[in-house]
Amino acid sequence: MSLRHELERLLSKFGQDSQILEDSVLIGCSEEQEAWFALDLGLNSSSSINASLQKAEIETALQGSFIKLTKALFELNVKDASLLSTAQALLRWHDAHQFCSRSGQPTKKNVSGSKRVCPSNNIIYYPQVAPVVITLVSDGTRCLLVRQSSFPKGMYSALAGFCDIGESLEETVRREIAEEVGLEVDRLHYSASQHWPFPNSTLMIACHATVKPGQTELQVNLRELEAAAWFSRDEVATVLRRNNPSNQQQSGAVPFWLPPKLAIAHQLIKEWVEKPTCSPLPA
Ligand SMILES: NC(=O)c1ccc[n+]([C@@H]2O[C@H](COP(=O)([O-])OP(=O)(O)OC[C@H]3O[C@@H](n4cnc5c(N)ncnc54)[C@H](O)[C@@H]3O)[C@@H](O)[C@H]2O)c1
Ligand SMILES: [Mg+2]
Repeated sequence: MSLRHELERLLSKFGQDSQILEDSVLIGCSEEQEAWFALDLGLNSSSSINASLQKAEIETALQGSFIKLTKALFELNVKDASLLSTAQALLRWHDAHQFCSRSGQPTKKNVSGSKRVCPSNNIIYYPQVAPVVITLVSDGTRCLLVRQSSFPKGMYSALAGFCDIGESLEETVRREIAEEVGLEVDRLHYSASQHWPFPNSTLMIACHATVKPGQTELQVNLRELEAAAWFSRDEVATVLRRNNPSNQQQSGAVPFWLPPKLAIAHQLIKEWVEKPTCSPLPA
C-alpha cells in the first residue's frame, strides 16, 4: 500500500476527509530524496471541524503520544527538532494567512506550501521570519546572563531582542543591550544563527559582545527583565556540566540553570566557556 493510501485509510478511520492532505506543506526531504510533508490535524482548534479527531484514538492507532512542542523540541535530535520547528512555524503561518489583507478574499496555498496567492489580485504572500539578535555580553572574565519572568524557574539566558524596522543587526544589539541592562557595547562579533518557532517564526542571530573597560555596572530594565547578573567562567562551566534543573535541585549547590543544548543560547554560552573569543579587558 502506498503511503498516500495508508494516510487516507487512517484519516477515514478517524472520520476525516482525505482532502485535508491538500493542506500539507513541504518541510524537507530525506537523503534518498523522499519528500517530507507536515499536516495540521487541527486537534487544538475547538472551532475546527477537525477537532473531532480524538487524540487518544490517534495515539492508539499510531502507537505514539502527543506531547507539548516545547518539550518535544528539546527531546529530539537536532535534525528532527529542526524539521518539527519548520513544520510548526510554516503550518501556523498558513493558518494565520487565510485571507488577503488587500482584498479580504481567501488566499490559496501552492502545492508545496512555500507561498499563498490571492486569486482576485495575484498578490503573493510568502512566509515571514522576524530577525532576533541574541547576545552574550562579556567583560572579559565574566558573562552577563538574564531572566525574563516568562522563563522556566531558575533559567538564565543570553540577552535577546527583535530587530526594529530600519536597523542593522549591530544597531539592534547595541540598542537592546543599552535598553535592557544599560551597558555600552565595545566589540561585537557574529557566532551562528538558528530558526526558532516561538513566539512566531524568528531567525535567532547569535553574537558575542564585550563592554567597555570598567563600564560593567548594570541598570536592569525591570519592565523587560526579572533579573540580570554577571557570572564567572567557573560558575557557568559548572552549570553547563550538569545542566538539568532537577539534578540541581537535588544537589542544592547551583542557583541557576541554562537553556538546553538545542537552544542557540546554550551554544553561545558553551562557546564562551570553552574558547574565550575576547581577551580579558583591563578594569
Ligand atoms: N533559541 C534561544 O536560545 C532563545 C533564547 C532567548 C530568547 N529566544 C527568543 O527570542 C525572542 C526575542 O527575545 P525577547 O522576548 O527578549 O525580545 P525583546 O527584548 O525584543 O522583547 C519582546 C517584545 O518586543 C516586542 N516585539 C517587537 N517586534 C516583535 C515581533 N516581530 N514579534 C513579537 N514581539 C515583538 C513585543 O512587545 C515583545 O513583547 C523570544 O521570543 C524568545 O523566544 C530564543
Ligand atoms: Mg529582550
